[in-house]
Amino acid sequence: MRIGVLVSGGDCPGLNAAIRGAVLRGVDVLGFEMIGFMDGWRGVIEGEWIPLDRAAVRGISPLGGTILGTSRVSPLTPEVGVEGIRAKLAEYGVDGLITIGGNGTQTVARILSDAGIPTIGLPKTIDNDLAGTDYTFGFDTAVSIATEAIDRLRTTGESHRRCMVLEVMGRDAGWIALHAGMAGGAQVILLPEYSESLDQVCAWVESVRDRDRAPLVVVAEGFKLEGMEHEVTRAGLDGFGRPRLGGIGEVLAPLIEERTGMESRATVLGHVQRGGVPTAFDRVLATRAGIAAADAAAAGEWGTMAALHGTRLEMVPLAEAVGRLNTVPEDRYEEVRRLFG
Ligand SMILES: Nc1ncnc2c1ncn2[C@@H]1O[C@H](COP(=O)(O)OP(=O)(O)O)[C@@H](O)[C@H]1O
Ligand SMILES: O=P(O)(O)OC[C@H]1O[C@](O)(COP(=O)(O)O)[C@@H](O)[C@@H]1O
Ligand SMILES: [Mg+2]
Repeated sequence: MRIGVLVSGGDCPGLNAAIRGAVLRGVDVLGFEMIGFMDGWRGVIEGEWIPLDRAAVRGISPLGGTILGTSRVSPLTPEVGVEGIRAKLAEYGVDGLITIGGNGTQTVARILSDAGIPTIGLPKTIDNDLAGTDYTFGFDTAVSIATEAIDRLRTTGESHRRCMVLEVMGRDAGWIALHAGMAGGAQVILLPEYSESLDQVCAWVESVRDRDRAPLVVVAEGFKLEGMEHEVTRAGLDGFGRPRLGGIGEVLAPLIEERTGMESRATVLGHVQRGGVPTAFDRVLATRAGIAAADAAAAGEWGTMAALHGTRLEMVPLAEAVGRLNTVPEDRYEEVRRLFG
């Protein structure tokens, strides 16, 4: 059986470990021939791939990024579409696809699978916004990096008695902000899922200041203050034509300073939280997800995605994974919100 692998959407730490897990299991144990398409769907459309065997994946688990590259190129365009992909895969002799990606990628995987193209999903994203699985690899590393940033901002913030605002990623789901904020003991954590008023944010900041501490505010890029119609965006669109989010930290800090009189500074963590060496947790999760995806291909379990349930890797229907977003539930927000200020 000839299996194609691709990565689509934003990169994240652990992608190489996942590719290695799928290839070692697929080629050495299950007897597949495997190829890796370059830069996601671009490689499928333009016929650019590399052979994937034991030598191709040697020593790559600790490496960030992806040896296959990634992109936000969509195959579902009028020029290509489902039939175009079907024809390309037939041309390359590919019997099945393993698509490594987040909610967007698995949405495409589901459409292809529903159209009869044998596809298996392998979930990744730092945002942890994919349903059907407890965690995606990449998330743990991003949280560790954001937590270290909070620890560092604290010492400089305390020295100057400033309010420090840290902006982290999270387009629709605030998991990185929630977990890093909790780990770092942030006094305010602002998520895309739950608006707050500027009055409330400033009241929390003032209560921290009144205790003689320097407030630390963590804000996810997708957060909106009450009354804001849209998220704060940067110039330009992403590869899929969506507005690029980012900048809420730089909006908030001056507003806090103006209202509270407390000197404030904003830091945007940005792509630092997607780069570099994956944590051991992410390497293990990614490797196991890769193995599970290869096993599912061998078993003909097309249309499913490798999911973490507790400590077990199980296959779930792609429909379950993309039917909704995994956002922060109200009880998880309330749990920390009671401690703000
Ligand atoms: N509903 C959709 N229809 C067509 N293509 C889509 C759709 N959703 C996502 N895609 C394609 O899949 C890519 C990956 O999705 P994206 O959200 O960018 O990353 P991720 O897979 O990490 O969530 C998008 O950039 C786009 O090209
Ligand atoms: O600047 P880029 O690479 O387009 O990506 C920014 C987006 O990608 C992410 O890091 C990850 O999102 P995906 O998992 O959907 O690719 C988001 O948190 C962020 O909004
Ligand atoms: Mg996404």
